[in-house]
Amino acid sequence: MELLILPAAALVLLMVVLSLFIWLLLQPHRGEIEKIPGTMGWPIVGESFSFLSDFSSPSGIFSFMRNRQQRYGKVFKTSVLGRFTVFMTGRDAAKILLSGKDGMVSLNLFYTGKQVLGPQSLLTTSGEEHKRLRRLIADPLSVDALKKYFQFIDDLAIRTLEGWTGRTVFVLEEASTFTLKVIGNMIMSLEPEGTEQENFRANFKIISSCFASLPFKIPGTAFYRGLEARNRMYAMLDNIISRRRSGEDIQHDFLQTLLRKHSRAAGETDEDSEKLTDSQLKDNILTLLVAGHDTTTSALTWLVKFLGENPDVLQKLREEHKGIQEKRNGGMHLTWSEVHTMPYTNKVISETLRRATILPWYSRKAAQDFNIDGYDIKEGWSVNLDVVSIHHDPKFFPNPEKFDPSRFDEPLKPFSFLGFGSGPRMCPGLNLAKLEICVFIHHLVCRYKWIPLKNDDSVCPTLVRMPKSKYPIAVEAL
Ligand code: HEM
Repeated sequence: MELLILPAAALVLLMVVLSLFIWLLLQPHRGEIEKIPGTMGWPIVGESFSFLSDFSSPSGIFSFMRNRQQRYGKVFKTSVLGRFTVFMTGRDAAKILLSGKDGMVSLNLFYTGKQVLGPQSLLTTSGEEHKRLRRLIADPLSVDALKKYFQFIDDLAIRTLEGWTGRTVFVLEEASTFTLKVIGNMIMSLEPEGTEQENFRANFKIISSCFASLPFKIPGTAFYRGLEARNRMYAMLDNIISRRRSGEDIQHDFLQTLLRKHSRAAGETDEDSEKLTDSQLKDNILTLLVAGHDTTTSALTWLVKFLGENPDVLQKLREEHKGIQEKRNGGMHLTWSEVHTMPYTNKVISETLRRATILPWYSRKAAQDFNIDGYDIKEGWSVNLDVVSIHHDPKFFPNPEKFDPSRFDEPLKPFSFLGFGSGPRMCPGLNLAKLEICVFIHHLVCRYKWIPLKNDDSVCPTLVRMPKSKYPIAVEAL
């Protein structure tokens, strides 16, 4: 999801148009806006420049938030990237925004994201329709249902790592290839190599990088290319779906499960059925790919980085995995039951998600007027939960910059840790993400050692936080 590679002139033009539009839109609420502390920055550009420069610094968006929270408190207004928005932080705000009680908020996606994911995506629907879609995809993503993909993930992790030996690798690139192959196989049994995989990967990359592009549907723009890639991806899915329906190709994957559950009886129409239509199916397959790929890639990369920087944690983690290996009767393959005996690994994953805060804020739109910390928020306003500050609150995480998995020894206070979110929009892919990471880390720490080749803490200016250096390492067998 590249955010910033935008032609400067077009960006300025868009900001002017958006600012005028927002200015007109906000006129009826001038009074309420005035009462929210903070500044709207410069005319047109607002506070975009300091937001963008902080965004790609090592501490990321945290310094932007901390500066303003020190000046204005937990709730403040700003105008960034052509959007008037209210940032808020703290457990109370998290509870209100994430539990979405009484339909108080809905998800706030960029226009381009909405167009690319489609009108039936989990991310573009809300209320009852959103609940229904969640129910329908929950089963195939449950721990039990994931068991059938375990062997593939295990084999792929072993093969990927064997290719690392004696080489310099960019962890981010390798993690990206690994997670895309896993999700492609899980959803539609894509083979990890070959033309179909390559086309899938190429289209996915174009889609994923057009998310925050300018919303111009003109040939040559990133948005236009993204929509074209989406059409190619949907054509590929149509082809697979028709092969499955004709019985020419039967698999045991996510798509097959949904096709079986949602096939229509003769004469049953879309209107009188509770079942998923083909466009709902395709929009949500694309949604899972988009929501699951960059996040898991980033988590795996940060985890390897944090292990490299914290030898004591690496040693303890290695002991857990060597212990599992020793109890096994030979062979390098993990077993399904062993994956559920990794308590320390789970704490390392949680601490990685806390420390890196891969999605730095969760974006919502007020669906009705409400009050938070004494401030009136009006229907239609963009409200963002600053999660980085919640994850770095010294009251709940003393010495917050330290990477310390033992913080998760005891249960935490509700809404103090939000690595996978909370409430009705909580991540439905968390079991898959954890499975991929546990398997990969098992083989990595049992069989390899590595040294980092670059001491660069800067972060990509993308919606999902990733190390800019892609984290190059030199790898050797243990
Ligand atoms: C370590 C990896 C992952 C992290 C850190 C992560 C994190 C999150 C978070 C924080 C949210 C909620 C955002 C909000 O409230 O605004 C979310 C939602 C979501 N995630 Fe994940 N995720 C990960 C992996 C995955 C995977 C593997 C999948 C799919 C297979 C996935 C699919 C989704 C979807 C579809 C949503 C939207 C849910 C909805 O709106 O109802 N995620 N994720």
